[in-house]
Amino acid sequence: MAASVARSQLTPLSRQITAKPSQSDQTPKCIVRFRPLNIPRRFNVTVKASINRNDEKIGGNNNKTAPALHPQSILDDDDDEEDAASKDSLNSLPRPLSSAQFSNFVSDGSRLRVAYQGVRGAYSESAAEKAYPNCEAVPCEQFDTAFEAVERWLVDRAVLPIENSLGGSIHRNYDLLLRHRLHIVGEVKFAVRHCLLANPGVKVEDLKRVLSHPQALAQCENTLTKLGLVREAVDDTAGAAKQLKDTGAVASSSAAAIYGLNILAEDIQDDCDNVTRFLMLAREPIIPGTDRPFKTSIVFSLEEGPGVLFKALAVFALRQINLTKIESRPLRNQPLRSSDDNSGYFDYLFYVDFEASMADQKAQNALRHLKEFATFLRVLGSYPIDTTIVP
Ligand SMILES: O=C(O)C(=O)C[C@]1(C(=O)O)C=C[C@@H](O)C=C1
Repeated sequence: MAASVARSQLTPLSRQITAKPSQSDQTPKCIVRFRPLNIPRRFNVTVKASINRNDEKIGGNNNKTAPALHPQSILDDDDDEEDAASKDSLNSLPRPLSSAQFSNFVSDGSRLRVAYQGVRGAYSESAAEKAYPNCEAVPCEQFDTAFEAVERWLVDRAVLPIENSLGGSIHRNYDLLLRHRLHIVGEVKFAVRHCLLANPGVKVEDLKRVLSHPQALAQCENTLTKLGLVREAVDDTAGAAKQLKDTGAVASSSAAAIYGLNILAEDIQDDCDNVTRFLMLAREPIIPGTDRPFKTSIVFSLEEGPGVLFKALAVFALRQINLTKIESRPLRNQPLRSSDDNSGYFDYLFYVDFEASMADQKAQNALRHLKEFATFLRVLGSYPIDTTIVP
């Protein structure tokens, strides 16, 4: 059955579809074989500089889909021939998946495939590897692409940022959680340490503009203001590093190593406690437990009226359930609800995370209570709390 669903969703060039139990899921998985392979499986990448900080992690991790970087492949700055070779190697890095390429995507299915947004060296890639060690991290152009890739069985999971301790919520992903039918099966917290990167030979004083993901730019507001740099937003931090010319980029030290850039300044985020929380998303929910601390994420909407939100939140307070996050987003398909006096008001969705498992009776009671007056309620997932933060 799963095979026929996928068959109708995919338009392969040549296809052979079989349903077999996946290693990761107990549900059947489609193995689809296509003609062109646009995500190369092994690479030899050469880099020019600044590899020292990450040699071990990048060079030593042969589990990556993307290139293994070898310290001995560091090139001499002035060698043009080697420069060209370096560029060729960078061209062979996996290109992020776009929806248009879905029909060409191929994987041998031997490892758990985890979609993330961005290109190699993005923080999201590291978060995916923290969430699923030894996974095959699959770069995707946009957040939507990652959601779709899971829904279409092209990957097994997605790991996407949802909030950052300095920059706040990643609203796009809140909206996509509702639009798609994926389940939150876990979370990972990742300490984000930004560097200011530039091409070899470029000094801080030479820089006028700096590129990065809007969240990353927001997280480094103070430093960038002090340096008087004009900010330019791009899709992801590593993407900024990859396309650098005469600008600077705010990105990770891994991105510096991958794209042969110099690190001009380290730890430029406004606060050393800069943590991004990522959600682990899957097609199926996990069975909530009570063996360890769990968190549950829900989304609901309410009738208009005095004190309705207060009443909604009271269902948790009454049962001593701690809330860890509340976010409101406009209800997009009916943003304005007209009232009798024609004044009209905005309609909102409320996203709430609370510290309890859905296996816990008091969480079930709280939601039963909330349902009595919520106009809409969906449980997005009940999953173990990540109590570790890795740099
Ligand atoms: O651009 C990246 O490297 C990302 O992984 C994206 C992202 C985000 O969307 O918040 C993730 C972590 C950091 O907070 C900055 C950017």
